[in-house]
Amino acid sequence: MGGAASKFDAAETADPPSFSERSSGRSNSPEHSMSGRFNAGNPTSMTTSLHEASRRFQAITVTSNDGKITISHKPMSASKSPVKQPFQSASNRAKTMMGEKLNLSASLLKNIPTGGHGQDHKISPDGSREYGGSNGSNGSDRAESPSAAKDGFNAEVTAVPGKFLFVGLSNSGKTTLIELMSTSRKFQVHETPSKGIERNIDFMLPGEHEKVHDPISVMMSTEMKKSPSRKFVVNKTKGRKLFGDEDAGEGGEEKKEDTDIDTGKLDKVDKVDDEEGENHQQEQQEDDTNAEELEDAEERKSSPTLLSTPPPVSRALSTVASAFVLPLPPPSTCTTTHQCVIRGHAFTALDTPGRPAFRHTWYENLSAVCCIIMVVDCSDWSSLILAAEQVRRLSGKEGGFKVDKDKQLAIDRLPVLVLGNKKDLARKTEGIYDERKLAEVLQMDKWLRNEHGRMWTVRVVSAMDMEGVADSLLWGIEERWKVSKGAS
Ligand SMILES: Nc1nc2c(ncn2[C@@H]2O[C@H](COP(=O)(O)OP(=O)(O)OP(=O)(O)O)[C@@H](O)[C@H]2O)c(=O)[nH]1
Repeated sequence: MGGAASKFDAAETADPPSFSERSSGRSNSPEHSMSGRFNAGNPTSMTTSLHEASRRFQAITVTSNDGKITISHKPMSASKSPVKQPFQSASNRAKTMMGEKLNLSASLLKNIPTGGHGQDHKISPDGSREYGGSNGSNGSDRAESPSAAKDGFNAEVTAVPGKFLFVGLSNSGKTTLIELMSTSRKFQVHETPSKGIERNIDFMLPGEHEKVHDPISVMMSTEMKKSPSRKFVVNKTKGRKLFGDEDAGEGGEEKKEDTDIDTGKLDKVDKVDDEEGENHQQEQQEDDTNAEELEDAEERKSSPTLLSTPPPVSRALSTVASAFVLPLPPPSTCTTTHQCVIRGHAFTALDTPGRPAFRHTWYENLSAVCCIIMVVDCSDWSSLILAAEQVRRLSGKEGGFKVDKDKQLAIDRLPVLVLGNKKDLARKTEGIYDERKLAEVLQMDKWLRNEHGRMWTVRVVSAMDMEGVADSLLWGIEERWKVSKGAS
């Protein structure tokens, strides 16, 4: 107990503010937790408010009150762009939790992903954004201060102390998941009107959504409804995944006439496919062309890509994106830290590499985290067998990884959330998308049940469309608070 208690300070043991009550009579057994769910209230409008705030306000003050952070804003002048600063550091968050006032730049909020899509801003002739009119109202349960009418509104985000350790075999989708939740994941959109003046617009991805429907398409179709004749250049500034497979549902026929650059590139890909296997010489040419394509793809990663313009654009964008998102991302080789937000809860995620040579990083971080999130690829049986082995090692039982004895107790109490990722694929590959079955295959109960009452759960999710991700992460956040309370 003592070891665990020292791991969390008083501020960390405060009640999590915005969880709804769990269903009554829920036991502590892992089996129960596997099927247990809870509702996370309705924070959508709050986080959307954050997004709205980020677009309208520059000076942001953060104060804390019982674990809730209140963020107030001063209006930003239309001519000034927000000062770039990194996301609030861990030590600042800790100070915030202790009630200190902090001044943060607009980028804190600017970088919090939400579902807002710039419905209420317009682009001035010189390319800067104009903010005005409403205070971004889009929900009656938004937190508002008395000064809301004058300064806009206050919004709240809960900082979750401690770090969440993401582990799993290579290619399980850890990085994809984290990037989708990450506050620094941002796309820059250069608007290129036919008259030739380039304008820059920054847009956020809606990481708060349960299901992300090709977010850029949604955003761009919103923009294009306002002015159908514009052209856009999308530059992926961070993050690997651009689009989901699904159409954003805007409907209608895809127009071809404005897809000039992209259509050319896609035609090239198609042409290469057609030539495949015809004869040796052709194959050689094909290889060359493929090599060029790969180089092109690399270049496209760093250079702006002209996308089609006519609304509805979702289908055209998805088609173009599917050509660009190939090839596979390189595997990670070191642990990286990310600030993430899920339904108004800001937390730090440690993304560890999954390749065998780098798995020692999991164990190096174990004693410094408050929750373990193991991501497995539930669409791939063979990887699940290997993942089961990693569950055993994580448990520390029967030849598991050795850590200091005094740290072992805290580790034994860490909640373990297993995310069976790639549910979308599992349906097609006859993988496992039944949570109980997945728990059995991974032998969760055998390895993770211990005398310290460690909580664990198995959830099947899809990082690609964010299905189930928010609920699952909130389980981890809630268990994290329970562990810290128990330790105090
Ligand atoms: N179909 C599908 N593919 C996914 C999903 N999540 C991730 N992927 C893909 O899986 C591949 C690997 O994802 P990463 O996030 O790089 O995997 P990782 O676990 O971080 O791998 P390492 O960095 O090597 O440890 C990428 O091509 C992703 O696009 C998902 O939910 N569905």
